[in-house]
Amino acid sequence: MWATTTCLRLNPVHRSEYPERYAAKPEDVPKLDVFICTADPYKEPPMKVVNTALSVMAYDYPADKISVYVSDDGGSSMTLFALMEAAKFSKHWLPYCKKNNVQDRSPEVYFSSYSHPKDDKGLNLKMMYEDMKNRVEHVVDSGKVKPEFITCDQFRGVFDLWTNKFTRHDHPTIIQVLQNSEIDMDDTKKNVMPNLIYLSREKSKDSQQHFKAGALNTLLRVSAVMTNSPVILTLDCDMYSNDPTTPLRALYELRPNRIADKSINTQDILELAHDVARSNYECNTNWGSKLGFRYGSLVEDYYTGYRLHYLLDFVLEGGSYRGWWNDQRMWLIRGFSSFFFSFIEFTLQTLNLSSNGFNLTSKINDDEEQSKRYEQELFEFGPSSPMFLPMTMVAIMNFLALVWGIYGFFFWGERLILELMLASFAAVNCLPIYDAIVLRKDHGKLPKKVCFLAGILTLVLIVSGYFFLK
Ligand SMILES: O=c1ccn([C@@H]2O[C@H](COP(=O)(O)OP(=O)(O)O[C@H]3O[C@H](CO)[C@@H](O)[C@H](O)[C@H]3O)[C@@H](O)[C@H]2O)c(=O)[nH]1
Ligand SMILES: [Mn+2]
Repeated sequence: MWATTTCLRLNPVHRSEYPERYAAKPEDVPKLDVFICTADPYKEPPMKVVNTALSVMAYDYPADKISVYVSDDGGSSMTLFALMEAAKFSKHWLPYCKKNNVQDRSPEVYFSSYSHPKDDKGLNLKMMYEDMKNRVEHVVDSGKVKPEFITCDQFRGVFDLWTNKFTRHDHPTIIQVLQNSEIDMDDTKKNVMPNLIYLSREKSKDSQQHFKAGALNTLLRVSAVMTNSPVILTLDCDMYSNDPTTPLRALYELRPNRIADKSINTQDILELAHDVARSNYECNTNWGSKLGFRYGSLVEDYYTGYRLHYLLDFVLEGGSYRGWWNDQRMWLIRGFSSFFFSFIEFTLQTLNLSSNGFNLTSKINDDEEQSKRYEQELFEFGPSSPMFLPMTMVAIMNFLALVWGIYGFFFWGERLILELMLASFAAVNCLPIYDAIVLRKDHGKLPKKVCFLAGILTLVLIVSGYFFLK
């Protein structure tokens, strides 16, 4: 992994941005399709999806050029309901953001920060947001969308698609245009609104669904039929955008061709969109192998997550010394947790001893203490998981090696300078882990069970090493 990333770092790329070019000629701005994936209304609360969607709908970008597609693999009427509410709220939220040049365009983040304006307009909007949040959370708590909750009559019919036979693993495609830039205006009646489209691809027990990669490929096809924008941005449901200028700034790099507009909500287009969202559409095709997002890996978009690791690189690129150090720590932690386990998983899969499974992570964080720890930049370990075991063992082993090395240095005068330096470097890297084992009392510390097990296993390793290497 280190070797494959090194060549990229030896050849750093510098980019310039010219957002003002497009500001002068908005008609040259290409269309942008944003894909947001969600898969479970309980682990990924619909309000999170709503905030992600609103944050990108409110980009500093010509609204008629943005189309936001939400893919719901949870096939949940509650998520559709939440997005319906989001469409209504956006008509007030977007003009407000643009008028006041709001930085955080996720309303949840904006309204929970201390700095948001407390004037009538701001307070009014906050109340409107809280109202929507209550309605959505009520619907999620009650487990279904009762007719009295639906305020948009035009969309009432779509909820009938959730029949008794409907399950998240077996249901027809649902595509609903919730906002249409051709006809929908904001509350000031001056500005058009971006497209907002809900999609839940067909699921059936007979076809494989390929998790997020499958969802993204369906989104690629459906969006190609409807808006076919030359630029695509994909987001997970919990990745709200915190900078409204991102797409305009990224554009210079992409320099795409413009593509002709067409209507998205016509019968022909919708029929075609349903066809490409069929669960067996990909049978005997190259989708997933040569076309679209590739299947068979749980981290299909891993390569977008490269990080800098060299101190020199980091400092030259304007990073801080502390940032570099934290990165070293993450490197160690990932090496002995996620990379370690994915290596085992990959080996087992290659030998055909296991097939890939996917465990959706929970995005619920209404724990205030946890948010505080996040602010303080403390590592969050939390609930007991075998994932932490190798990492904790390595930390303990290192500590023992350092103690033993210092002991040897003073009492036997052994020349262990190089080894000692290495062990000290590793021990300093492990400081947050020692902290999480011994000192911390909060809920984010390393669970006792993991520490205890790691202690025992390290001891076993040392004792067996003693016998084998003697
Ligand atoms: O059947 C599925 C399963 C997941 N998702 C979505 O995929 C995203 C990622 O799922 P999550 O549980 O949050 O996975 P993470 O462990 O956070 O993400 C890792 O795995 C993802 C899936 O490969 C990659 O996209 C990420 O970059 C990588 O960090 C979420 O938006 C899900 O809603 C679907 O759309 N359909
Ligand atoms: Mn995630």
